[in-house]
Amino acid sequence: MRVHGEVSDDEVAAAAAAVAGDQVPLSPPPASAAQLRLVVGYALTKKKVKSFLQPKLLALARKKGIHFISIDETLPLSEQGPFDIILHKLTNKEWQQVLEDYREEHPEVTVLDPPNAIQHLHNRQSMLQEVADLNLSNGYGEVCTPRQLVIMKDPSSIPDAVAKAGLTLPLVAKPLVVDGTSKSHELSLAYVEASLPLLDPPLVLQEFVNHGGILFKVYIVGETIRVVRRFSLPDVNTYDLGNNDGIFRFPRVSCATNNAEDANVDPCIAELPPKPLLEKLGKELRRRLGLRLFNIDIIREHGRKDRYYVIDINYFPGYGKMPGYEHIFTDFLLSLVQCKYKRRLSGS
Ligand SMILES: O=P(O)(O)O[C@H]1[C@H](O)[C@@H](OP(=O)(O)O)[C@H](OP(=O)(O)O)[C@@H](OP(=O)(O)O)[C@H]1O
Ligand SMILES: Nc1ncnc2c1ncn2[C@@H]1O[C@H](COP(=O)(O)OP(=O)(O)O)[C@@H](O)[C@H]1O
Ligand SMILES: [Mg+2]
Ligand SMILES: [Mg+2]
Repeated sequence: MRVHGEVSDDEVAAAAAAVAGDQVPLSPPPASAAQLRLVVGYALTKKKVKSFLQPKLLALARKKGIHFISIDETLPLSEQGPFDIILHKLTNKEWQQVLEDYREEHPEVTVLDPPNAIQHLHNRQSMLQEVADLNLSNGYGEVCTPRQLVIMKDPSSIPDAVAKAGLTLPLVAKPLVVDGTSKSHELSLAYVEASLPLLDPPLVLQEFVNHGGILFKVYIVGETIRVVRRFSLPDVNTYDLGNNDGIFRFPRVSCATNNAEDANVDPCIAELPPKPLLEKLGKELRRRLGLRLFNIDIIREHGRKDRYYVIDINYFPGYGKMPGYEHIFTDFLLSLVQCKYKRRLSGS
């Protein structure tokens, strides 16, 4: 962090060192946002830059002294910046290695988030493991994951594998790996056993859970949580099961254009999950996954007021569609600097 304005050179050096981790005496942090300059380097896809770095975010950030700078992946990271924070969502292996090396060389820079932690979310089996291990159940409800099975190859073996695992149809088939391509979001629904060999491994087969056609997108930004409603797949009934013998392929059903915030839906279905339950879930997953920027797709079993299923977790999701994201995000970035400063003061 570099500081300018009406502060002395000594204060500048001490505040900068406090964030950079240098061993010099500390002065108080910069008194006002006008004196602060926080440099955030970003390495994001073009699509993400467009959806995330909206003018309203950039304008508010600038007012608060936060500057976003594009990282050039073709140049060494150490020759760019210097950065206080790096935001990134690129999936290639080379980039992950570059960042890991950079983290070792520059522990003073906050990398959001560590590539090895993000890696857990690139596989639809490992992404839900922490939720399953958590066994969250309290007075506000129960959070589980749908029963699921991984199929690596040989589609003809699927009916047997499904029977052995005791999974109940219909099943949602999801590509095992989530790598940012649209193919990894091509999901399908299989209603009958005979259709299973038509699927294309490697995939995860997950029991479909009736949930009244509404999904909750729970956004996590550090300690802040926001929830929005999106439309989802409708419930499957016994008639559907007897009258669909193929594979029903479906596109991104719960994308931003399927906003259900103001929809006229049965209040029992639309009611948001209890805040304390989401707070506990968010806090535990933040710790267990080692991530600060992600979202959780949750559905509530239709007819079971307090049973929730986590079906998907996404790293650095579409924050641009989260109401008030510019305030939440800028406050979060500033809080990271405050945390570092406090840690230096307390010597921990
Ligand atoms: O896997 P699901 O549950 O679909 O979550 C997706 C991904 O996070 C997308 O990001 P990415 O493409 O980087 O994976 C994001 O798009 P953006 O790139 O627009 O942020 C979508 O935002 P919505 O369009 O708000 O749903 C979000 O819903
Ligand atoms: N187990 C399930 N039961 C019911 N609906 C599901 C289930 N899994 C996924 N869906 C539906 O499919 C959509 C996409 O699935 P998801 O796992 O979130 O994949 P993606 O990463 O492509 O968003 C969800 O938003 C939801 O509408
Ligand atoms: Mg999803
Ligand atoms: Mg996803």
